[in-house]
Amino acid sequence: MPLNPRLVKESFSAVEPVAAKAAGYFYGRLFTHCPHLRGMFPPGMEVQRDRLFTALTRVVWMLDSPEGLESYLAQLGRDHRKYGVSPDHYRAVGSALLATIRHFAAEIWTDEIEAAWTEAYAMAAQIMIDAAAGETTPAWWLAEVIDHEPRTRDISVLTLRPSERMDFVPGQYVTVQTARWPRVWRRFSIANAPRLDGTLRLHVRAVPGGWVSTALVRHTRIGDQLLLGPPVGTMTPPESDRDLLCVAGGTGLAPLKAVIEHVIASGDRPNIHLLFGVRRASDLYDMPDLVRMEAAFPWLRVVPVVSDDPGYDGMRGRLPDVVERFHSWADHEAYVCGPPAMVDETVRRLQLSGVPLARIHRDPMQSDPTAEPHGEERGLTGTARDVDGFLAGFESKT
Ligand SMILES: NC(=O)C1=CN([C@@H]2O[C@H](COP(=O)(O)OP(=O)(O)OC[C@H]3O[C@@H](n4cnc5c(N)ncnc54)[C@H](O)[C@@H]3O)[C@@H](O)[C@H]2O)C=CC1
Repeated sequence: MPLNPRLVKESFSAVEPVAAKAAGYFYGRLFTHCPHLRGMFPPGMEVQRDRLFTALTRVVWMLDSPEGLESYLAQLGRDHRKYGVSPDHYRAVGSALLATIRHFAAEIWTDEIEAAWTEAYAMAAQIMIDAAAGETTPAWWLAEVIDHEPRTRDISVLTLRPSERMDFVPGQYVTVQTARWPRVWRRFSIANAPRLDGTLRLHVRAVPGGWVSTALVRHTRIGDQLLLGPPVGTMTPPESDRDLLCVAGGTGLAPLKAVIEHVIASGDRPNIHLLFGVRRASDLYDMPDLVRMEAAFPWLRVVPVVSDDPGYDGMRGRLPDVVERFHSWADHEAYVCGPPAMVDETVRRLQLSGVPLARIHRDPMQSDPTAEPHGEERGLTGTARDVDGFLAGFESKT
């Protein structure tokens, strides 16, 4: 039977306004019918529930554009290998999903809608299963912490040695799981270009309430093992030889440093401006290394920018304002990474000042809530709801 995106979208619009309830219903149903699957999910389900619905919404609205949908689902399928997902699990999820949509769209439900959802889910699941089966790289890597440098009270730079070779492109990120928080994955960018010894560096800020970031900064020691998911991300080095503007907010510096290292190693000689913005001078956690890079590569200019420290004796201001008043960047290739609001505003200002969007590189995954959170953003983590209470709530309603 052919796909019927219209029926899927129409019925889904009855569920969207009650997305949070529907996600709770879905997981309640899944775990009641298949309790063994609970162990594959993190203890707190808040972030997970948001991600489920955002992913579902994205898939539903992409049903009309098969190419984009296919690459999105294939990436999702490859990434899900690290959770230990098997084809059987897709059946359980499909039946919980159908039950959920049927429950919340009951007033308009018909046999045709049921058939349209069944068809659409089967197609999506098959793309994910095939992509996972066709992938030859490991589903995850074990990595030993070989260095752990506290740089500020909250920020540490970790150096990891994966047990097997991990190929990546500068600017990509990995997901990280610590022994302290099984099944909780968070994204961190790789802060270096590929090295001969295969080691990776991560820049981690311990965010209040951030499980993984706090574990990495405060409770991880040299010799500890971490799990890493496959490297992903599309904010990769430029293909042109234009001059570069890199705008880094806080630990958003990590992937930009990898891109800059790559450009330097390539032997090209573009002028590179790196504006490294932090709130307080004491947050300038990577200056010695950046100054060393600047000294070794005369085409690189590093400009620390401090936003909330009136006593700071250098460039002060908010990054988007400083970017705008500094220079004309119209001929540059621009890279922007950091807190999402800072990235959005900087990208908007750059566009207004004449840099075409095609030459502005940001990581689209950073604003994609279907992916694991990037680092752990201020205000994003919160406390996770206890899953037993959540399941009890579900059972009392059914
Ligand atoms: N650790 C990593 O590997 C990566 C982290 N990130 C993201 O980078 C961010 C880094 O956060 P922090 O180090 O805590 O940075 P922060 O909150 O200390 O801010 C860094 C800079 O961004 C500016 N800024 C913050 N909010 C702004 C806003 N709304 N408008 C304009 N400017 C703003 C600040 O003034 C400062 O100059 C997080 O959102 C994280 O998810 C992104 C990629 C990689």
